[in-house]
Amino acid sequence: EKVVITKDQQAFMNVILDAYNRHQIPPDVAKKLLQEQYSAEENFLLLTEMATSQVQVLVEFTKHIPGFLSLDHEDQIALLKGSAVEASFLRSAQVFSSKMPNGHTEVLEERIRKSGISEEFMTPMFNFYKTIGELHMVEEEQALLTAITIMTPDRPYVKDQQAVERLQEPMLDVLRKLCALHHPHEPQYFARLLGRLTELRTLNHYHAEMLTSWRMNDHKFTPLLCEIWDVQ
Ligand SMILES: CC(C)c1onc(-c2c(Cl)cccc2Cl)c1COc1ccc2cc(-c3cccc(C(=O)O)c3)sc2c1
Repeated sequence: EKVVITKDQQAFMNVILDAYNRHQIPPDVAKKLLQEQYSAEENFLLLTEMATSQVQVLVEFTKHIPGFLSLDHEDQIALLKGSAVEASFLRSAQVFSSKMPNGHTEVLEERIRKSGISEEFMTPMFNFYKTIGELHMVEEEQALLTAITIMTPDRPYVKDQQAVERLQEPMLDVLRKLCALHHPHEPQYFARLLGRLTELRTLNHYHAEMLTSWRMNDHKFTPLLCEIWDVQ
């Protein structure tokens, strides 16, 4: 049957897309990835700067998701802390697909591969990047998928899960329609997108291990990352 996006859904979608496009890592910060030094130390410091900038972008984007600011304040924090790593994987994944001028893709991969992350985490991480790239998401889908990831009701310490569900549902409805409209010959496309959200949760686990091994090698994080990732 014909998929129709209502005018209200179109307006709702534009609020999220506009917020997503307005809150990006500043180009002068992203450009630092291209500077010469490639030592493990230099790579770790650069990636730390990117992750910190990413968290600032995430907080600003999240504040513009319809209904977020009307949630209980402690639940707002729980949602941000619960989704920060997943949102960073989604954002950095977009760098690996068409999003960034090519210079960034190889350089980012090189820096991640040589930043003290053990091989066992590289495989799932770059497999995720590959599968995201193969989806060729349009920017509306990227923005909605990030907002849906943030508005995940069953994060640790969320008290009013139903209030979060009520905000996530309309975004899932619009995303399902967008997938049908943008990928008419792939009826399973929406299901594949949601499958990436499941994959993201497993990456949280690997990321916690990455943090532990970095800390064992006396690597330091920024105060913002320590706060949002609950480290030291
Ligand atoms: C502390 C640091 C060492 C760290 O610990 N774990 C991770 C991590 C790693 Cl490895 C992989 C996935 C997730 C995390 Cl969280 C990181 C680095 O995290 C980041 C986070 C966001 C971004 C956005 C980028 C990016 C580049 C160009 C352009 C753009 C753009 O949006 O324009 C974004 S790079 C980047 C690196």
